[in-house]
Amino acid sequence: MSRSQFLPQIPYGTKDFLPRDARRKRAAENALASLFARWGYDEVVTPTFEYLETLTVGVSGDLVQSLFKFFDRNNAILALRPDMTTPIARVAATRFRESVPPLRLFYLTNVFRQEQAQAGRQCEFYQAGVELLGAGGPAADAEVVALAVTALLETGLTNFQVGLGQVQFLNGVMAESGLTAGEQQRVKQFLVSRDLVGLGEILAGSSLSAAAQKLIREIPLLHGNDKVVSEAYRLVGNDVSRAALDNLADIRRLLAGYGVERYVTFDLGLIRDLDYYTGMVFEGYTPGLGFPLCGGGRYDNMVAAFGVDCPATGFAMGIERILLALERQGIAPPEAVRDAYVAWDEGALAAAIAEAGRLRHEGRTVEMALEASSRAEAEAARAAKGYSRLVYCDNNVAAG
Ligand SMILES: N[C@@H](Cc1c[nH]c[nH+]1)C(=O)O
Repeated sequence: MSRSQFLPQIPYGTKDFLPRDARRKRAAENALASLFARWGYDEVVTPTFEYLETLTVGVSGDLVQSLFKFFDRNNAILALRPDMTTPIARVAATRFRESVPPLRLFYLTNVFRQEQAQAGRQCEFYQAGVELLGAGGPAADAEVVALAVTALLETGLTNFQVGLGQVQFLNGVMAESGLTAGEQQRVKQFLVSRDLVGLGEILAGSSLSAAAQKLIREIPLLHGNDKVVSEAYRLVGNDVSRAALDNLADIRRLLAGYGVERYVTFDLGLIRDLDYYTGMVFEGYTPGLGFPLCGGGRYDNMVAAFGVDCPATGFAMGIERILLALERQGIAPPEAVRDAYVAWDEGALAAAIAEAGRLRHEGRTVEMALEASSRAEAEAARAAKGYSRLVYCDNNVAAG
């Protein structure tokens, strides 16, 4: 095939970050890394791929279906990490056995899921997130939710809401409902996709009493401020659901101390599409984006699946989704800094190199011409490239 006929493509669900996007991504990531560090979190970097059996510990359902899998030369099955929660649980269980809890870790990295791709939702995508391991109480959950809100603000977004739920609320309702395991699973799927018609149909076809059906149909509507918790308390009689509501009320009280409670609303129908959560769960939304900006929650059984009992909570945000939301909301990306264009007359290249070095040493952003030019040509090049200043070196003077 001749070169002109070859039109290279990139795989489905991947994208190139050209300089403008890469700059915006870098700016967001730098801001988040510095924020996480200010909250006492240390960065970890884990392998891009791991053994399949490691990545499936404590995880089932859709996440496992979406793995990219391949073999090494010994025929061991490997997979690209679909998120960082499992790799960090592995690290915590194997490398930090002796350290004093809690452990606060953060990451900024790419993860991979084979899914239907669309804007803001590629098969390779970037996450910024934290995991807080070794603390089981509401203080840890409140810290993680507050950090998620602060992180969204740090990126420049202001128009967003975080929905806060608790998986044990629904578990309690399900346990006392009398639905079969299969029916419970389908109810959960309809709640994940917020398909109220499908939910109504499965309930109508079940053997549940009218009162029990009504309760489950109302769960997606339990959405709003503090009143929602008292309303839900009246609706459910079982201890598991009530303990979940108490836990949410505790977290919400602590969030007020962080000053972020106005960004947070209760959403008792919130179920994440990852099934390792065991307690509070949350997702952040912004108008005009049909999928969450960030999400997380408590997952107390994952590290135990690696052999060390250790409660844990955390969240991750989708970097591309943040960038898309910023773009759609007209929030200006950082401009590229272009301080000086250094050009030179025949015979003055050495002087130009020295001058560029001096300016760079001062912290200026400098581009060097690679061929000699006249001052007029250099000025035209400076303007075209968007540099604020021309430094023109000739054989007599080294400035301009
Ligand atoms: N790994 C989850 C987010 C999370 C981090 N910790 C707990 N949950 C995700 O990809 O959505």
